Amino acid sequence: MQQAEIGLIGLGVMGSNLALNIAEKGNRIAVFNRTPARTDEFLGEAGDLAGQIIGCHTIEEFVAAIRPPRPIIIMIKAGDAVDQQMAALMPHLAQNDIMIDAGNANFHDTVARFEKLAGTGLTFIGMGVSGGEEGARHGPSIMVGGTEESWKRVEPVLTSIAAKFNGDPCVAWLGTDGAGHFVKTIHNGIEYADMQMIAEVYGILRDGLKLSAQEIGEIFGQWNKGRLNSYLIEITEKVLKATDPETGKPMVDVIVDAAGQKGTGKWSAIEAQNLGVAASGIEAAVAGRVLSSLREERLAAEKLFGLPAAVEAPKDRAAFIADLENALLAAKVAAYAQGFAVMTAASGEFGWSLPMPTIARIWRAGCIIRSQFLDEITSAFTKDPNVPNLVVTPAFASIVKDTDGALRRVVAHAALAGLPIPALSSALSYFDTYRRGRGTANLIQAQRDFFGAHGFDRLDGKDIHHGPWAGQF
Ligand SMILES: NC(=O)C1=CN([C@@H]2O[C@H](COP(=O)(O)OP(=O)(O)OC[C@H]3O[C@@H](n4cnc5c(N)ncnc54)[C@H](OP(=O)(O)O)[C@@H]3O)[C@@H](O)[C@H]2O)C=CC1
Ligand SMILES: O=C(CO)[C@H](O)[C@H](O)COP(=O)(O)O
Repeated sequence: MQQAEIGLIGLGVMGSNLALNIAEKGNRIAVFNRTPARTDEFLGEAGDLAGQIIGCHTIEEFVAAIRPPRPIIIMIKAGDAVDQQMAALMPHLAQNDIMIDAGNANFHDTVARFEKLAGTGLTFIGMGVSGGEEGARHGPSIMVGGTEESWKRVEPVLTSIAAKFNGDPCVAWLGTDGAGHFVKTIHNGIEYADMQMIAEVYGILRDGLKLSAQEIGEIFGQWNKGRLNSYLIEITEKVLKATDPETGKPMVDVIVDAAGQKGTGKWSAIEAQNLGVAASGIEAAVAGRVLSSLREERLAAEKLFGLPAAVEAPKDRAAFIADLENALLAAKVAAYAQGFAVMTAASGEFGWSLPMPTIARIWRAGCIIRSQFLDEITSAFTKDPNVPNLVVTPAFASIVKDTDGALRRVVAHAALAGLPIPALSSALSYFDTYRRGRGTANLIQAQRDFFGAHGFDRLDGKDIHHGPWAGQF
């Protein structure tokens, strides 16, 4: 039997679609899944592509089915499962075979896997894949970390399966060891912020303006034709307009308001904190999901406190809806600026030289946060790859100036109405803090010096670093 050019382990949602995508692009592929029945089921679903796919029930059979040196994609549950799968695979591999972990790994695990494989003759790639089920099947965005030499070996197949933006493939080598998984993590952190901000605007429209899911869906549909044009806004319209076949009610109205999370948002916030970067939008989104999961506590708290008294609805509803659109755009600028700032800091810290214009470029299609906006970010970073913060680039400074008033009005209205907007309000505070030359941390420095003799610098530069509080505590 003719051997495969590539192998893939894990025929879940992502792996099965990625395997079909790889086969469709003319690559012969061997597949293996921990539960063998799934392999048979998958082959049964593969239709015309089944002829390109070798289904294997044992690891030995799987490895033998691939032509050496073997590129093997591992697309399974992240964490210990990947180490177990690699350990099961390794005794059967030969020099120069490449194991490619394509799941949502924590980049620290990826770095550890590289270290573990050093000197074994085996090669490892940590690769972030975004696009969900549909992206995996028809073209994801792919973020690769590893040696440049290993990237060159897999570049043709990855380029063939990646999404294309105006013909430009959304795949790139981003740096050594954990670079690809780090960038995927921050992609997801931004995704969390984007989704949280969309949900907050939905909340204002539902609980503030008392609009139906269908009506809100119409609004998102309109926004998708404008500057907010993006996959997440597009699916928000579709989700809001869907009906529950069980009850005939809007689908969203029967879904429990407790968001799941698998870790990448939290890791983004942790890494931002570790790197000393303010990523308040991502943090607010993670905290929002945590609070959402406390449903019983929230229901009890609503009984205890009640909801804030209703405030007068905005007099000009159309103008307020236009403000919501601009507020979402302004808050999006803050979240993306924060995500890119985290990557800039990580690039220095971990010695990766992460290419910001390339990252923005490969997020323009295929991935969950794909949007028109990312094309604008690509241009901004291409003009100035070393800019410290996206918000000060001419294009984004102009968006902030245009939309800042709308964000302020929306935050003020929601605050008075008691509508929760942790991410939108964090974006406003981020701008207000970032652009105020004289902040208030002078007081914090004085307090720190008062209670702990931590010292401060003076505006006049004098070499005096403590205040006159001796004996006052
Ligand atoms: N779903 C999505 O939108 C995206 C997911 N990802 C990431 O891709 C990876 C796969 O996700 P997804 O396809 O959604 O997950 P699924 O739950 O659909 O599939 C999980 C796969 O992992 C296998 N698996 C689980 N535990 C083990 C183990 N201990 N040893 C070997 N195989 C194991 C399962 O095999 P079995 O059939 O035997 O249970 C199955 O093939 C994850 O890291 C996920 O975070 C990345 C981007 C998008
Ligand atoms: O990587 C993804 C999208 O880009 C996955 O869908 C991931 O599972 C999303 O994260 P979470 O499950 O925590 O919402």
